[in-house]
Amino acid sequence: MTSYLLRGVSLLGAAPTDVHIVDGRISDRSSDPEIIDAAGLVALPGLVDLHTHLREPGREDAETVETGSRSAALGGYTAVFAMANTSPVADTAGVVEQVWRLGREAGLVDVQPIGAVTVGLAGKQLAELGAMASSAAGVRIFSDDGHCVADPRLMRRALEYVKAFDGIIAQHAEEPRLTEGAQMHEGEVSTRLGLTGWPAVAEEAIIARDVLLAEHVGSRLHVCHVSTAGSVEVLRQAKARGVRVTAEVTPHHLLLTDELAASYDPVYKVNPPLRTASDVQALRDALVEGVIDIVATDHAPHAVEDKECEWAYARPGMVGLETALPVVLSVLGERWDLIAERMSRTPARIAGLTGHGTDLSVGSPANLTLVDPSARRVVDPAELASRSRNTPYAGTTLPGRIVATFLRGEPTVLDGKAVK
Ligand SMILES: NC(=O)N[C@@H](CC(=O)O)C(=O)O
Ligand SMILES: [Zn+2]
Ligand SMILES: [Zn+2]
Repeated sequence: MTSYLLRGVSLLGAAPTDVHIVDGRISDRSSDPEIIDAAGLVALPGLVDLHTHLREPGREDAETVETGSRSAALGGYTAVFAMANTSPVADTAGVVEQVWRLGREAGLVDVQPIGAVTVGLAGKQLAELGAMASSAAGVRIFSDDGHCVADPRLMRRALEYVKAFDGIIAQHAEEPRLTEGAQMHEGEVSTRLGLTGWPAVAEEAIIARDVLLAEHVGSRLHVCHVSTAGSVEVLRQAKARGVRVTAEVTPHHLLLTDELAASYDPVYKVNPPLRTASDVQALRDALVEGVIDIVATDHAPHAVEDKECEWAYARPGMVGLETALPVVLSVLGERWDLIAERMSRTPARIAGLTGHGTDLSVGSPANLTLVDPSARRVVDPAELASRSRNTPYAGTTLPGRIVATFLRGEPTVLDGKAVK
């Protein structure tokens, strides 16, 4: 294995120092290393994404495990959790092992499959959670993301089932009866545009129900893509009572608002929908405070024909892996320790993922990323490594450039380019 010397790197914004990487770990010395000029660069622990859609198997035209892994590495990630809404659905040991193996073969980030809660995401019958947990993929997080586990009895049983192995149910909180036909956030803008609304209460009602179920069962709940100020209040109260609940917010819900729907450009169509400016402010405050634990991308690549069509027919979702850190930097500023906490350490801890989200101290696994905070870049969809182009930031200038990423001491990105 090649050794590396990161010369003049700043660990989480601290004074410049030299960091050595030897045999996959951070070291205080090395012999004959490859020297990387890291002056002006900030080192963060490799980012961990608890919510990624990789689309393989089934929609390899939109993304594959390999292209999604490359996109992740370029975004500074060293581990991603792949959602189960593939085709076939990741609801058996066979499918989660396939995704896990494809991730290993790509070798760009650690790909950890999330298992479906219900067979075929149909919300009728529990999937083989135990078989997925004991498979080679070692699944600990289960989610029907894309769909809500709406049946409270099934949700309760799922929470009970995963408690045995300290698993987590990650809920896509959307009361389906309240969002029938919904196209965007229900509010002033939807009224003006004449589009059917997705009311905030459809999310908040499910979160309120699920924190009560998790409390009753004593089990772990994770709330996907929290998008409203009301959801933050429900979470705040549940956490104050000691409920074992964690929550994520996406970069786009931290930056964008429902006003963008006025363009009728489906690139802004996403679930849950973009909300109002006051929701955005509440989400930012909750993230700083810790009521929302982490940032997760909900990277949702879609083929051109599923996005470049009429708003009503477009699939919801945005790509996000390559812009997540720049967006968070623009929202939080250079609060490196907070960024490391919300994008690396806490997601790794929630998932029980060892070797990621660790301190950048001697002896730690060399999973890290180097960022140039002074760079500003205009997002060009054509330059994305993702197979899909549905970024809402085309033409937007964002701060920060991911210069290098290391996975267990081997570079996956150097000079801002993927190494394979
Ligand atoms: N976020 C989205 O709008 N879409 C996701 C599903 C989801 O995260 O709910 C997708 O799979 O495309
Ligand atoms: Zn979802
Ligand atoms: Zn999702």
